[in-house]
Formats: sequence, structure tokens, C-alpha cells
Amino acid sequence: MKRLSRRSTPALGHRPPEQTAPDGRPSGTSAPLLVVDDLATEFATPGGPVLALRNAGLVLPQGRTLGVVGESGSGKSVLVRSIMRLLRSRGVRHEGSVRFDGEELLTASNARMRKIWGDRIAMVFQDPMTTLHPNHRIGFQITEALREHLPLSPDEAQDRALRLLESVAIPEPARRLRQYPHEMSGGMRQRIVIAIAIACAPDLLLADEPTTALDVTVQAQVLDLLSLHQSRRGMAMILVSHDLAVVSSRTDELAVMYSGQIVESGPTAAVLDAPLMPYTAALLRSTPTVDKAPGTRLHTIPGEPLPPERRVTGCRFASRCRYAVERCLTTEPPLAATPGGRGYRCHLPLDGTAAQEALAANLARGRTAAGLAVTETDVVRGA
Ligand SMILES: Nc1ncnc2c1ncn2[C@@H]1O[C@H](COP(=O)(O)OP(=O)(O)OP(=O)(O)O)[C@@H](O)[C@H]1O
Repeated sequence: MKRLSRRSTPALGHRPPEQTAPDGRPSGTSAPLLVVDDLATEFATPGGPVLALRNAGLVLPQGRTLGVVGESGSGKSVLVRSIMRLLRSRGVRHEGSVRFDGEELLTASNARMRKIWGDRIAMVFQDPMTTLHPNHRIGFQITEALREHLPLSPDEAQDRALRLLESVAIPEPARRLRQYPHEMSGGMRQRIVIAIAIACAPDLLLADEPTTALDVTVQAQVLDLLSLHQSRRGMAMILVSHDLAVVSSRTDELAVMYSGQIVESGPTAAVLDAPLMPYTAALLRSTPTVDKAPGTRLHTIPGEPLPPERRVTGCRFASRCRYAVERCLTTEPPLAATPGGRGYRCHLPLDGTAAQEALAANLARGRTAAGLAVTETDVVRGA
């Protein structure tokens, strides 16, 4: 069987054990909770195989938070669903490794995964109705989830459900337990989903665009609620968002995805302060609320995202990158790591002079090696 991906070097997100996180908390001092190594996911489609995720690697210690960002279609959901083993169906192939608390999940039996789901790893999806059953009362759904994993009597489960609703700030919890999902607002439903997700005190919570479907006024409340429970319970969390502003203040580490790959990773503050990948820098310039003075112009990233199934010989971002030189078109950038444990896939990282020289040469020619127009105005504006 043909391999889906090339073997990669160190997993993105890795920090040596003796290092501390930017906030001073010790990190990586015990065995990491989650280690993803060279993970690839391929879908069989009528149009041929779609390699939606390639060379993905990450390390997540207990109690830490990882943000996963990238444009639509970059593979964020495929990454978290592959980690959670939710894409197990005919026509889906994985390669690589997902080790959770030392246990390989890619080869675990379905029975074993059912024990792990909910109990040790829980997930909050974009649409609460993916989790909630429309025809069952909220109380039944929470107590079912509790009793599946914990030895509780019906009364104990009911009491625990009530306290869970209180903990996610649902008013009149006793009344709400008797209601059906359609009797609640979207924000309230997502709080219920969070209550179900944390019911069994999982070690890892995967939140995939948990607020994208919600009214803008309740988005921050729901995100704050997630962060509160994450830190209070010491859970590790992976927070997926297309919006850098959402993850910037809520995560310790960041993984930036483009066209099915993690292209940059590292401590969130370091990545946002000084991105190494031109793609990360472009994402930042197109994000409304990260480090922007009022009135600052936002910029779109030129061109279209590269579909993950498209084969290219060089860097997958080269066609949209104003720094691109010939090498970016001919040679795939290997995964590189900085001494501080940051990872990136770029021939011309932005902390070096080579990137500035390449940009100056492209400016002089008026276009990149990939044919993207570059003008003085674009560069001054930061486009
Ligand atoms: N079931 C599937 N069959 C075939 N291809 C798929 C399937 N699911 C995902 N893909 C491919 O994987 C790509 C990445 O999808 P994914 O949902 O992970 O993107 P995303 O980054 O989460 O986007 P969004 O922010 O819009 O949710 C898709 O563009 C598509 O090409």
C-alpha cells in the first residue's frame, strides 16, 4: 500500500522537558497527554483520493491548551476528527500515530474508543444539534452521558446534571432539565453541550469552532465558559477556529494549518508576536482584532487557498506568497525547528534576512517566482 505521507522530523509543538511556558508554568515536565506523529488522512472520493491531512505532528501536555487556526478547508476539522478517531468509515485511511496517555488510538478497537469518548476525551462541535438529540429532554441526555461512564444511581445522576447546568451558568436549571433542545437558544444549547462534554471530567476536550454558529453577542461568553472549565479542571484543550482573535488569548500553543498541513507552531504569544511563516503573517494581517489599532486596514490574502488534494512540488503556500522564489516552487520546505521549540515549514522564515532579500528582488521584478504581482503599495500596506 502506498504511503500517504513522508516521514517528518520532530513533532510540531514539541518543547524540551526542562523548558517553561511563556506564562512561567512548567510545561512538558511529565509525559505528554497527547502525541500526534506524522498523521495523514486520506478520503476515497469518486474524483480520486483526497489527502486532506499530511505530516501532522503535535505534542500536548496535560492541562495545556492548543489553538488550531487556518482558513476554511485547511484541514482543521479533519485533524481533530482524526485525533478523536471519528472518521473511521469505509473510504477513510489514516497513517501515522495518535498516542493518548501512552495508548495508540489509531489501532484501538471501537469498543475501546467508546470507553474513551466522553470519559477521557470529549468534543464540542460547531453545531450543538450534532450532539443533542432533538426528541429527548435535556435532563435525559445529560444523565445518560453520566451513567454510561460513571456508576451513578438515577437520583445521583439527576443531581449531578443539575449541578452541571449551574456550572455552565444556565438559569433555572431544574426547569431546563425538563425541556427539549428546540426550546432553547443556540447559546444555551451550546452550554448544554459543554455540560455534557465536561460531565465525566475528561482529560482532553476538543472544541471545533464551538462558537461559529452562535450569535456574536454570546460567542465570547461561551468561549470564556470553556476556558474557565478548562483551567478549573486542568483539562487539556484543543480549540479550533478560523479566527486568530478567538485563540490568541485563550491558548498556550498555536498550530497554524494551510492546505492540509500544520505549517507553523509554537507558543501562541511568540507565534503571534513574530510569525515565521509568511502565511501566518498574512492571516494576522487579515484578522480584525489581534493587535490592531482602531482604523487599521485589514488585508485579504491574495489568491485562493490550495485544495489539500492538489499536488505541488514545492511549498503549498508559494502561489500566494509575496516572498516566493524559485526554490519555493521546486522543493517542499522540510519541517524546521527553532532552538526555542517553534516549528515551521518555510524556506524563507521571516526572522532571517533571506526573506527580506527575496521580497526586495520580487518587488524589483514586480512579481514572485510563482507569478504573483508584488507592488510597493502592497508591501507598504502589508498586503
Ligand atoms: N468526507 C470527506 N471527503 C472528501 N474530502 C474531504 C472530506 N472531509 C474533508 N475533506 C477535504 O478536507 C478538506 C479540509 O476539510 P476541513 O473540514 O478539515 O477544513 P476546515 O479547515 O475545518 O474548514 P472549515 O473552517 O471551513 O470548517 C476539505 O476542503 C476537503 O477537501
